[in-house]
Amino acid sequence: MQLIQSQDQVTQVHSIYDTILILDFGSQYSHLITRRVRELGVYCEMYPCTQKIGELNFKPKGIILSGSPYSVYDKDAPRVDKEIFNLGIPILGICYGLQEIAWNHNGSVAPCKNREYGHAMLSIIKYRDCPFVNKLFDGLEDSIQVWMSHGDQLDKIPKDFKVVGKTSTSPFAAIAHEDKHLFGIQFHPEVTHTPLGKTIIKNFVSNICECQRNWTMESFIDKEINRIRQIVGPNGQVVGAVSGGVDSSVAAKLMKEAIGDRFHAILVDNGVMRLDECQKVKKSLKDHLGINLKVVDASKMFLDRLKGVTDPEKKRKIIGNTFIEVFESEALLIDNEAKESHGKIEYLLQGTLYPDVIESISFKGPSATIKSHHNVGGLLEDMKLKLIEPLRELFKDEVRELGKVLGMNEELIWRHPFPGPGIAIRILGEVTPSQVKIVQAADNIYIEEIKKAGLYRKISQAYAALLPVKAVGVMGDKRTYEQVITLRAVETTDFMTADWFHFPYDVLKTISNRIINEVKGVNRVVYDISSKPPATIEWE
Ligand SMILES: Nc1ncnc2c1ncn2[C@@H]1O[C@H](COP(=O)(O)OP(=O)(O)OP(=O)(O)O)[C@@H](O)[C@H]1O
Ligand SMILES: O=c1[nH]c(=O)c2[nH+]cn([C@@H]3O[C@H](COP(=O)(O)O)[C@@H](O)[C@H]3O)c2[nH]1
Ligand SMILES: NC(=O)CC[C@H](N)C(=O)O
Ligand SMILES: [Mg+2]
Repeated sequence: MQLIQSQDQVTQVHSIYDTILILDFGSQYSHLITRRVRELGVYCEMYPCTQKIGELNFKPKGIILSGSPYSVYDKDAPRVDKEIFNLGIPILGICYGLQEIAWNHNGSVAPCKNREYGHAMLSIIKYRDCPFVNKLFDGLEDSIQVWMSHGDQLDKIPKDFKVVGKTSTSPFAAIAHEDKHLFGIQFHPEVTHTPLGKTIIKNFVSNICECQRNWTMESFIDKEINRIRQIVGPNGQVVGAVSGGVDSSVAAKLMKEAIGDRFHAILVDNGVMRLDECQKVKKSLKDHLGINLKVVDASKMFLDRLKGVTDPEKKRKIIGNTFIEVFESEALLIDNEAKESHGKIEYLLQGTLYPDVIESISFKGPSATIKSHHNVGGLLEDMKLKLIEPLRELFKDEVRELGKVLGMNEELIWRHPFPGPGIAIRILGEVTPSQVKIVQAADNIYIEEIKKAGLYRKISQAYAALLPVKAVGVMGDKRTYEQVITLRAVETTDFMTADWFHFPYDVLKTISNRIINEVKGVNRVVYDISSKPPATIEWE
């Protein structure tokens, strides 16, 4: 996967912060490892396990290998680049990661008699003559509770490794190599069910890899503003894709601090925005951030191109490409009007976040991508503007923290996210102007009632979507045959996993009554009770 990003942007972060590299073998918990390391104030990035080490443009201080749905002895098992073992830096393997380390050092891995899923007690073994192998479990009692999820285990320990932990069923539940600084654990320290997992991860990144714990939002702001100034230069100009969402508002605020009026914020009305969204956002950014937002009405162009399209990935690509076209033509307009002292527009600011990137790539390559976020996988291949994405390495809660430190108001910081492809991915099937109107009206009622009930901050994201089916109903003694609105509301911190929200029934009742009564063309309202995974937050 080629990450589209300016070279300066990539290298700079790593020259400032010590970096832990996480190699993803496809475990459902891989991103949690990233979260845990960041929470400790240590910068880290996750790459597919197939990443060639020679092609990395930074030198990590340590590597963590994730778990995997595969078995190391499978014919098509994902394999790590063996070069990692020659870097001379500490490596921690978790579950499959442990098995992969053993496999690469002539250990033996085989199916266990009983698949182990859930709690286990780990007995920690310490060695007087091997101080380094003891470091992973520094400060812990002799026996700790851990969480297991595996069907294979080590049945022979590789040469020169020490057993540093065992459970009643796993004789080699934790292993370590004194000189090579390799560690493997069969359990998952990244999940909350391993209560002292955080200490283990801290021991690894801090005591073993000796990373500095300086990844804080305060330190990020100054460094980011300097970095933007360096990239853009003294005269360069930047157009910004600003939706009014948390991410792009924070990115815009940083950009404004960095280059002042050489930054041009643009909101594209793509015809699939929320009700009256564009005008509300324009006012709010002016009032709260002092940013002059230009609203470009491209709704006809977007809706024309979406005509007849029902495939979700096609919708996303069309929208992503059209966004870029609009930004490029706006950039030309600004260039033509620019003051002489100003340089040309070379850059486009986007509020891309780390989860957008993670979900648009995959350890198996692009074929296994879950969905192409419009701003990552949906970009034009021959785009002329170079991207600046100051938040590309951050998670949502980190961005909110950043917004707080930048003094942004609560309402902006706590807005529910709204995807770039907007209502187009909330109308299942073809997107038409009349369908857009139905969703806008229903969604507006839904959010109004959520706010009235004082639930807006409790819910991480809520929206209404339109299903591509019709149902029979009866209204005023007449048969109706109309469409179905589905309501979604989820609780989550990082939007990578989510639970559906437990609404009080009376709130649902009011919402349903109002939508059926007030929105023409709808005679049924249903509530979506699917968590992520296995569902996703959006329907498409
Ligand atoms: N209508 C739009 N006009 C201009 N840029 C947009 C629009 N919609 C999305 N973008 C760009 O795409 C990026 C990704 O969209 P995304 O919805 O993930 O972020 P956001 O809108 O900034 O924040 P939030 O996740 O809170 O909605 C935005 O940060 C912004 O740069
Ligand atoms: O700007 C965006 N462009 C996109 O293409 C896109 N797809 C999903 N989302 C948002 O991402 C979060 C996770 O959504 P999913 O569980 O549906 O992947 C949720 O907050 C979604 O609203 C998008 N945001
Ligand atoms: N969670 C994991 O990494 C599992 C690894 C391997 N598939 C096993 O069952 O042991
Ligand atoms: Mg948005």
